Amino acid sequence: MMNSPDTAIVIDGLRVRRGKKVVLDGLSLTIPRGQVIGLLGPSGCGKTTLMRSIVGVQKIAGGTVTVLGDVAGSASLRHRIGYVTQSASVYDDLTVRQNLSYFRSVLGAPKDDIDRVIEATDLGAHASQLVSTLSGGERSRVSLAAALLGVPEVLVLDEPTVGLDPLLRVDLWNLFHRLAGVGTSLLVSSHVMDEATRCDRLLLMRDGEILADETPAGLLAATGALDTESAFLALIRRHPKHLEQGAEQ
Ligand SMILES: Nc1ncnc2c1ncn2[C@@H]1O[C@H](COP(=O)(O)OP(=O)(O)OP(=O)(O)O)[C@@H](O)[C@H]1O
Repeated sequence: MMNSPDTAIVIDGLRVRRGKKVVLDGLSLTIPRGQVIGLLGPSGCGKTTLMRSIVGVQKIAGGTVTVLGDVAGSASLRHRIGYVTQSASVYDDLTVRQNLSYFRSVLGAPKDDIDRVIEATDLGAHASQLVSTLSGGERSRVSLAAALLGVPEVLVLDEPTVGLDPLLRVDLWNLFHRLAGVGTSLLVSSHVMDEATRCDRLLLMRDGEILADETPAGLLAATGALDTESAFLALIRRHPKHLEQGAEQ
């Protein structure tokens, strides 16, 4: 529960209800600084809900979420945390540079930040292109570029590699590690298990629960599995929650 300088995010007993469903029911975890943390789990397990809670845009029913020592959603965190949602959140009728220029002025980030984030996301050749004419992968890189403005200390990225070709995916993972190398803490969700090996640590989630919080190598060692997908299945077999629930009902 302690907030040490090595800790980016501390979650304690987080409970979230969405509609009638309790999506998270007492979830606790700690996310270290300066690492790429993968959040993996099947569709609907609660990854986006957890990310929304960290960013401070999710109404929570209980527990605490502390980011960089402050309560999630605090005004003081606005410039310290970047969030990229699953759907690109940039303006179609503006060029790449115009979009970034708009978000830069909203954030009050330095002017030369625009060139830095264009370069980091390899969008130089598209800077003057209207977003409406970009490919899906280019468009999601514009969202990522916008999230990098102002050099946030924490980056929360919801499935940033969906729909990207393998080369681009490798580029993005390299970028994530470069950012972590200069101290940024990244939480990256994916339901593609083979991306797990690219993370420094993994959070494996199922039905709103964290089944494992491990390094990729530690996870394989703990389960005796040869790949992350098999490790995940082995963990599910050890946590037969659906059977217990069925028995209660
Ligand atoms: N407004 C809502 N009302 C009712 N249920 C909801 C609502 N929003 C989300 N849920 C449910 O909450 C659960 C968790 O959703 P969440 O979006 O966090 O999952 P996810 O792990 O991010 O899934 P995906 O990988 O498909 O994006 C899902 O079962 C979803 O159907």
